[in-house]
Amino acid sequence: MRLIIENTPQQVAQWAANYIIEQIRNKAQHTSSPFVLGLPTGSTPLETYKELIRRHKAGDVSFRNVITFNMDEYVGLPEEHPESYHSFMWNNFFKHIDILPENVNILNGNAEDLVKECADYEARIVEAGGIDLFMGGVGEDGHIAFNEPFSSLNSRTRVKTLTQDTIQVNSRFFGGDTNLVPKTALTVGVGTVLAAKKVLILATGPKKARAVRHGVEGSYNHQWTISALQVHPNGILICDEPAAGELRVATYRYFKDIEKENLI
Ligand SMILES: N[C@@H]1[C@@H](O)[C@H](O)[C@@H](COP(=O)(O)O)O[C@@H]1O
Repeated sequence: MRLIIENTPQQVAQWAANYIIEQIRNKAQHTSSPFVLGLPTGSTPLETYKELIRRHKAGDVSFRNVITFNMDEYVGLPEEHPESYHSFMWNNFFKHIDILPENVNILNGNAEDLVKECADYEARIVEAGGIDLFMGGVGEDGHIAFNEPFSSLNSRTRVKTLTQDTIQVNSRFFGGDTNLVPKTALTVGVGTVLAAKKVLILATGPKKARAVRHGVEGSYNHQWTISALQVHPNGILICDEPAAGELRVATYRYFKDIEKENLI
């Protein structure tokens, strides 16, 4: 695993946006097949989306040949609800870039048959040629997508019951009222994320320090699903200084040193 430690969330966003743009460009040099990009919601990736929008407007990147798959969506929240992940993605990213609407894939948390919706989503990923790069965030309890603690590290897209901790943390988007937060979600599995050719997880702020510590120094363990990144051949965790704050000094120095020359 690579661990990149930047000073600020803005630098994390710049690095992540650069990396994504490089990956899109590299693939375009070799093939006309679309680039398949996995995407998260949450406050952490917002800066990266802003940076990608800025770079798109500056003419540095086009998303016309990009297919996206989002990580997750609440069950039962209308798509047009301001806190649905559909709304989040369109408001914060898609409507500002040149992506084709038919190339956007987001799980339908209102599907009549949720099990079928999840199976179809996995099939659509395969049909698209697999995910080239999955970007993700991490929850305070170490979850990636909505793979709560003790999710199978081989899990695939499915319905997941949210933990009380996650409901509490996410209630900030629902006026602080935990009763308004959906209790279940559809989410890609840990196995779905690991099946991507490359994985990039972003973590910023002191509240993520424990998850980063477990992800980097802890054992490969279903309690901290972020630790699954350890077995991915192309896994990158990028964080800011506060999120690196619980790492051992030796670990911190090791990654700072080894990444010194690595610009991308
Ligand atoms: N399902 C999402 C995750 O994909 C996200 O990584 C996490 C952290 O969000 P934030 O970046 O707002 O801390 O929140 C939610 O639980």
